[in-house]
Amino acid sequence: MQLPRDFQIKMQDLLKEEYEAFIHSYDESKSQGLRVNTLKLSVETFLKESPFTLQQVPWTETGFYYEENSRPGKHPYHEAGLYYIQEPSAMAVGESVAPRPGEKVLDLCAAPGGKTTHLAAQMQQEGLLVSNEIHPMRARVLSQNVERMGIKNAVVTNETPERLAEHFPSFFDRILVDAPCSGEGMFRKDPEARAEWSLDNVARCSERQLAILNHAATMLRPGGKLVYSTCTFSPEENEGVIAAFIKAQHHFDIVEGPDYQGLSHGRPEWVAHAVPSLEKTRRIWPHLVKGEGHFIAVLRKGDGEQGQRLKPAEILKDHKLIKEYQSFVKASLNTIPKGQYALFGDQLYLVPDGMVSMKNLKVIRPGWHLGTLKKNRFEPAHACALALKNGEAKYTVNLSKDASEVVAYLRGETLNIDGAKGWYLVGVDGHALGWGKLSNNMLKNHYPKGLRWTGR
Ligand SMILES: C[S@@+](CC[C@H](N)C(=O)[O-])C[C@H]1O[C@@H](n2cnc3c(N)ncnc32)[C@H](O)[C@@H]1O
Repeated sequence: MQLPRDFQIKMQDLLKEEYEAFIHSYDESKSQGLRVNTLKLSVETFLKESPFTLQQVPWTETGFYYEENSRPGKHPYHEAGLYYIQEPSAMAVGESVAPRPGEKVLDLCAAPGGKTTHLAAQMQQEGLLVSNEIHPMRARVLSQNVERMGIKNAVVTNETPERLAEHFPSFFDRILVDAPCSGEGMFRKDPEARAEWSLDNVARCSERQLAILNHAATMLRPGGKLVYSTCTFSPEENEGVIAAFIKAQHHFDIVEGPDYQGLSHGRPEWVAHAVPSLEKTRRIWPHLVKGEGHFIAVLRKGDGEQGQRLKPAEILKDHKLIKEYQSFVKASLNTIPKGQYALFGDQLYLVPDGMVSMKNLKVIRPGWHLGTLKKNRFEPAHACALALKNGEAKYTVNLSKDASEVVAYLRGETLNIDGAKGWYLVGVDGHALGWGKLSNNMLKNHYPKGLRWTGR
C-alpha cells in the first residue's frame, strides 16, 4: 500500500522499534464490523437470526466482526435497521460516551451516524439526542440513518458548532465531538484519506478541532462529560488538542478512558506543554487489535454555574383535534403513540422529552416523524413504520428474508395480497421495512423512492 512518505517518516520517529509491526499492519486486510441495533432486537435474538458468520468485538457487547465475503449492507435486515455497519474501533467511542436513558446528549459532528445510532441504542428512546452535522448533504444521510434505525428521540440539525453553542449554553449532560481529522487511522480502508493527507492538513485539522472542542465546552452542563475522538494517529490532533484545551479551560479534567482489552494509553511525551494526565486518554492501534486507528479522550467539566432554562418546544395541546391522524391511528395501529406531538407545517412529529425550542436553528428532523396531513387524510411516514414494533400495526405483511417478495417490495413493486383495505406494515421476519396500502388485493408500494433497490 502506497503511504505518504512524510507520514511514514513521522510514524517511524514516534514509534521507533514498534514501527515495523505498525507498518506491517497495512499488509493485512481491514477489519469490518456491524453493531446490532438493540432498539429493534436483542443481541441474542440477532445471533439466532443472523445469516452472517460473526465474531465478538472485545470492547462492545453489541459489536461483531463479519467475514470479508459477507455483504451485510445488501441484505433486507439492513433495510429493516437491525444493525449498523461500523468500523469496529469506532464502536469504542459510543461505549466511552455511555449515555443513559433520559439524558440530554449532543453528537456535534454526527454524519453519517455511526456513533449517533450507537448513542441512541444506549438511550433506549428516552431523553433528548441532538445529532448535528455541518454539511447539508451529509446531514441528510445522517437523518436517513436515524430513520432506518427506528430512533424516535433524535433531533437532527444542520448547524455550525458556533451557532449551536449560542443556542445551548450549559445545556447537555454529555457531548461527543467525533472531530473531522486527517484520517490516518483510515488509510487501510480509505484511499481518499491517503491522497488528501499532508503535514499542513494535519496542522489545519488540529486548529479546527480545538475550535470545535471549545464550542462543545460551552454547551456542557457543570459535571457533564465530554468525549473527544479522532480516527488519526497524529499527536497534534490528539494529545496536542487535549493539552491545549485543558490549558485554556481550567474547569475541565481528563478522566481515565475505558479499559477495554487491547486499548493503549495516550502519549503525553509526544506533545509540547503536555500534562501527565494525558496518559488517561486512549489510543487504538491496528497492529495491536483487530480494528483501525482511533483516539479517545474523556473529559469532565467541574462544578459551576448551571445554564438558564431554555424555552420548551411548542407542542400541540391536544392531538385529538387532528381528525385525519386519529382516523389513521384507529384504523391502522393497535397502540396510540405516546408523547408530545408537534406540527411543522403539515408534518406531524412526536418530539423527544426535554425538547426545547430550536427556533432559528436548521432542524431537519425534529423527532419521530409520524406522517403528513393531506386533504382529508393522513399519510404515515417511512420513519413511523421503521420505529413500530411487531404487533403495533393492525395489518401486517410478514415476508421471509429469502422470499422473492422481499426483494420485489424493496424494489418498489406492487404485491398481490388478499385482505381488508388499509395501511399494511410490510416486514421481514417480523421487522418493519415500510408501508404498503391495500386496495382490491393490490398492495401499493410506499417504500420511499430514493431508497429502492435497483439492479439486484
Ligand atoms: C469523523 S466524521 C464524523 C463521523 C460520525 N461521528 C460517525 O460516527 O458516523 C467528522 C464530521 O465532522 C464534520 N465537520 C467538518 N468540518 C466541521 C466543522 N468545522 N465543525 C463541525 N463539524 C465538521 C464532517 O462533515 C464529518 O461529517
